[in-house]
Amino acid sequence: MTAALKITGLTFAYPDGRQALHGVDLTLAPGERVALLGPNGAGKTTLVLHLNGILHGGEGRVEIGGLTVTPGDRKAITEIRRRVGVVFQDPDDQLFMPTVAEDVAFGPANLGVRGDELDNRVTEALTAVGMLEHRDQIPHHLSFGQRRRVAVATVLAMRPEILVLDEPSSNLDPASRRELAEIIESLPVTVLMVTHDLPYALELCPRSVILDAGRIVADAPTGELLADRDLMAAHRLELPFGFDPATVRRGVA
Ligand SMILES: Nc1ncnc2c1ncn2[C@@H]1O[C@H](COP(=O)(O)OP(=O)(O)OP(=O)(O)O)[C@@H](O)[C@H]1O
Repeated sequence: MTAALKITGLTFAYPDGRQALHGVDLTLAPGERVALLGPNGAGKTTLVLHLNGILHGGEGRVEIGGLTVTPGDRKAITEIRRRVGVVFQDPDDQLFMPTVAEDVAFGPANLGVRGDELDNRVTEALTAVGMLEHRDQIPHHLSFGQRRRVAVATVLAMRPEILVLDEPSSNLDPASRRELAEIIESLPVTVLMVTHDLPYALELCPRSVILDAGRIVADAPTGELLADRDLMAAHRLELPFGFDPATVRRGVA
């Protein structure tokens, strides 16, 4: 089976010489949900920005569904950006049109989707995130949690194969956090979730990877990783006070 994502030997230094990734290997099977954990400055964002070719120029290779991310090849990059949907931490980075529906239509319209097909995509994506009734509203009049859902919809409308979520639970109240978890679980896509919210990783991602100082230092079932206190402490990962991964059932965290 072709991997949804295959990263091989990815090494990258910023122009100022800071080495952010050192030979990262990571493979995700189609439909897997994997959490990318790690302390501040570990290289998580740097890794994510390689998945759709925003950052490049180092060594190694990134393949999405068997297609290599080749920054110089416009056609390949357009297809890669259709396949990889990145939801950034701040929804306001992704919402800039006068209405919710126009924001969601923006990406597919750019790919040449028109008419009924475009309307269907907008309806489908807004329904998936429970925001259809807000389609004619001004995005900036929505709450933060609603804006995050719309940001997810803008990416879903592209019908991505991989959804990359950067800190999806940040700034959400408990109900919005749970509702977003239900939405993510219901999506038939491969998910890579960057998060510092370890209970959320446990709830949503059967597998987690720890990145530290640009290297993958652990890759295992999330429950096992979170229960390994020495490993967690070594990589500055702290569970909330009183949280015991061994006693938490999925969906109850
Ligand atoms: N534009 C840049 N120029 C130079 N160095 C950078 C740049 N962006 C990030 N870095 C450095 O690269 C390393 C990895 O940073 P990155 O943002 O990928 O980490 P992160 O794991 O996403 O951290 P956080 O959890 O704080 O978001 C850090 O040492 C950071 O200082």
